[in-house]
Amino acid sequence: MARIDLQGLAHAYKPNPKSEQDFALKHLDHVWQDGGAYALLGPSGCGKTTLLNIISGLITPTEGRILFDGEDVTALPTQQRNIAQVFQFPVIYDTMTVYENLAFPLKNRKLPRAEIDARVREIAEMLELGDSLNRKARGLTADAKQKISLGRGLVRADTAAILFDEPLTVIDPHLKWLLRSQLKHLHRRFDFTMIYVTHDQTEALTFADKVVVMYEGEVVQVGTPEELFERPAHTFVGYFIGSPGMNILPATVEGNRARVGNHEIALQHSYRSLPSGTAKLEIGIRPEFLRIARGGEAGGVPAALQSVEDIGRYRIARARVADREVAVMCGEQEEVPADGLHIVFDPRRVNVYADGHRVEGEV
Ligand SMILES: Nc1ncnc2c1ncn2[C@@H]1O[C@H](COP(=O)(O)OP(=O)(O)OP(=O)(O)O)[C@@H](O)[C@H]1O
Repeated sequence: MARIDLQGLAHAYKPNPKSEQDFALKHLDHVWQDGGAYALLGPSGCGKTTLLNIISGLITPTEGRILFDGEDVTALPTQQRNIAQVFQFPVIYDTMTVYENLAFPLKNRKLPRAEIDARVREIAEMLELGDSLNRKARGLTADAKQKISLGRGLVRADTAAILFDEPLTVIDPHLKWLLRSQLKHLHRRFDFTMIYVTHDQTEALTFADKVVVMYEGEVVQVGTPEELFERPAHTFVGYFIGSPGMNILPATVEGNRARVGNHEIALQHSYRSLPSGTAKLEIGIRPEFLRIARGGEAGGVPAALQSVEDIGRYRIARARVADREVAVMCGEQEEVPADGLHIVFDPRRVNVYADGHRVEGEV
């Protein structure tokens, strides 16, 4: 498997791009570490497939270079990149048996028959396809077919990386979880470099060690699931990850205080120098880090209760603060007063965002 470097990469579908807005994939530098399990997460149209196709060689980028283990592959076609791909719909030969499907990439490379046999059986065992080796692929279920697609990538020893493009879309919900944990297990055992495209946060967070979040053609954060939750680098990450997503409120900031409408909210750090030319300033805090003030407790922000939803182990109170809806996570037994509600913001958990991007405070 390989380390993949993206250097100054950008892609525009329209000719002669002039401004950053003309790029479907905005300028990007990133390293996919050898053996890393990455998810590429973002909404429809944010540029995930464009980036994946650049890595696989289906698209030549408008700008920048791609290196596999230090070697420039930008001009190489897909066949010469040793990339395995698993798409939404399984790509297999229906008239061949499972064995023949798995052996195909190795036969093409003219490997000795005994080597092919050993490798096919090893991969089939790993994917729990050992009992179906002599069956025609045609009659198999969608998940078994998708396992064959994956197996065809794994069977080759020279695979640089495995790219998955929403591979579980056609799989039954109860089998999705099973396949996903099998993938994770395979990754731990063999250390493949895996890049997994999805718009589903659960899929991304359970599969990946590192999640690359894209929004409007831009990579807005690369981080572990914990980092994305704890410290969203962009308001989009805060909104997209978590359920409900992060509360985002328009604010002004002076020193270590934020002002939302007429209310003052304490911040952990001071923000004396915000990026120049900032058009939009916001604060963000996750519903998990807000709480309802107890009777008589000082320091809460007054809010108007809208609703309380029971979602099993906890409840979500929705309330208006300065004309904006805010979600607060509360315990099952916790009292949520309909009148005189005050919400307490944990200063350590309030993030400040300038034009969507998180600003680091001065310690
Ligand atoms: N062949 C093309 N020609 C012109 N524009 C394109 C082409 N392919 C994609 N785009 C545009 O580039 C942007 C990124 O598209 P892309 O398919 O990479 O996004 P995505 O995140 O993979 O979306 P989805 O999850 O829907 O597949 C979109 O605005 C899309 O309309």
